[in-house]
Amino acid sequence: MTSLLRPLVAGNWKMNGTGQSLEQLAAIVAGLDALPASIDLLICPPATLIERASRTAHGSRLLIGGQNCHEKSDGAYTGEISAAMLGDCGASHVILGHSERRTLYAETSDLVCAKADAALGKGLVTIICIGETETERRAGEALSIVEQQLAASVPAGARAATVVIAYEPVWAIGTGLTPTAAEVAEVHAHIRALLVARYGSEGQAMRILYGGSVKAANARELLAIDHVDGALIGGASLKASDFLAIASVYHDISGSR
Ligand SMILES: O=C(CO)COP(=O)(O)O
Repeated sequence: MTSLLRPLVAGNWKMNGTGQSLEQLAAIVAGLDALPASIDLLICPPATLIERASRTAHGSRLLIGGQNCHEKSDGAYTGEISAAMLGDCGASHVILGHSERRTLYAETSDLVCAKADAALGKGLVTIICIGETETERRAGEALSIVEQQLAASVPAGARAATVVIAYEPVWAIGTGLTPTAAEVAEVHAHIRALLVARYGSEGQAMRILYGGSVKAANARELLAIDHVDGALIGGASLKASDFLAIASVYHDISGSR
């Protein structure tokens, strides 16, 4: 069954941005009225900008999120940020288990799941990232890797309103490479089937984003694929005009899927 869920177009600024970048955020806010009302929009700036970004977005429909949180609620964890702290700064969402964190900071799926529990406990919508490496895809293991990560990273009892899955093939992140439409369709259909098997109607309604080298030039093709319920955008989310151009493809594809 084709999913017709409310799309989420999300930007992950990663470790990019200082106060000056709020000009781009303000330009995104200024461009929201020209976008379809039927989509959700989110920017996840670095933690240092969340509070100012929330103020810039205040009164608009642009949502603000974090890029990570700690699994514990508080304590002696120098340099870390709790879910409650993100919420306190105005974040409504948090990205968890991004492949950069899994690879560079050795985050396991079990840890991602603990972070998701912490975030959900503080009322944050969690975007849980999964995806195979190039070696795994070449070995024909993309579906099984995604299946393992999904099973271990997403908490039992996950609900569609508060959990979003992001499929980000590691080899497509920041490389300009993307899977073919058929490859994206295959993985997203697989994720949907797994979510429905585990969560029933909640799994049917849970959004599955695609991430990895999404640009204005390829957004229409990628976002029109069945069970692609939005995008998680890295580099192209740093410039307001690029981010808005990607989101604007929903003028053409909503209702046609
Ligand atoms: O990692 C990503 C979003 O989380 C994708 O990054 P790029 O869009 O820069 O490939």
